[in-house]
Amino acid sequence: MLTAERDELMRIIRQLSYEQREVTLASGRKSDFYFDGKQTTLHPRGALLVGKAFYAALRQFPAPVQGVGGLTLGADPIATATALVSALEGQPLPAFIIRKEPKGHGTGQWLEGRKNVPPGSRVVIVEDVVTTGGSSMKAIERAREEGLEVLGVITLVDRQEGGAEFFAANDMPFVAIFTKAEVVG
Ligand SMILES: O=P(O)(O)OC[C@H]1O[C@H](OP(=O)(O)OP(=O)(O)O)[C@H](O)[C@@H]1O
Ligand SMILES: O=C(O)c1cc(=O)[nH]c(=O)[nH]1
Repeated sequence: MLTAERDELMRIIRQLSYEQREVTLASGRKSDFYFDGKQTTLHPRGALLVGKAFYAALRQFPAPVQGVGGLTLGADPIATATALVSALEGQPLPAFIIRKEPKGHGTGQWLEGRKNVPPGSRVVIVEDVVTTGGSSMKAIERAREEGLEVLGVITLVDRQEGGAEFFAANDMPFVAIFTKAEVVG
């Protein structure tokens, strides 16, 4: 990914995703700011640049990487964008989605895109935002229960609130495309 593209992606995150307001986070913590990752990952240029950034970051994991996915909903557009860029680059890599609960009818499954990532596939978990790392760990555990080998986690933004330390303590390789400090200081 070019430096100019990385800079453009950072500007999109700053302009569209960063909000200063009182919020309750997934972990139950309170915060006075929030990254609405989907504002960036669903933006046309944002989606393309996210796909390029995550595809490039996959090089930091030992080959072969055979799939990319994560916990719905934040991971969905990221996994799709990464798969699309991988196809454009001639190295096609399937995306998958992990549900927060199993589908209540039909297939009843936890993992969507199953046929493209059979048991034994080596996969990377993607996230839009990591705070504590708890949501990513849920995805990791479910992926393992589905027979996947998890190589690590990539997030678009690391809020630098304990997630990196949590992954280190769990021997889980972790890559942040941006830290909160890089985006907003
Ligand atoms: O590192 P953590 O402390 O777990 O927090 C980060 C998680 O919170 C957000 O998801 P959210 O639960 O808001 O769900 P959504 O993607 O369905 O909107 C975000 O997409 C991460 O998955
Ligand atoms: O911790 C969270 O739940 C969280 C923080 C944030 O900035 N953005 C988000 O989508 N989730």
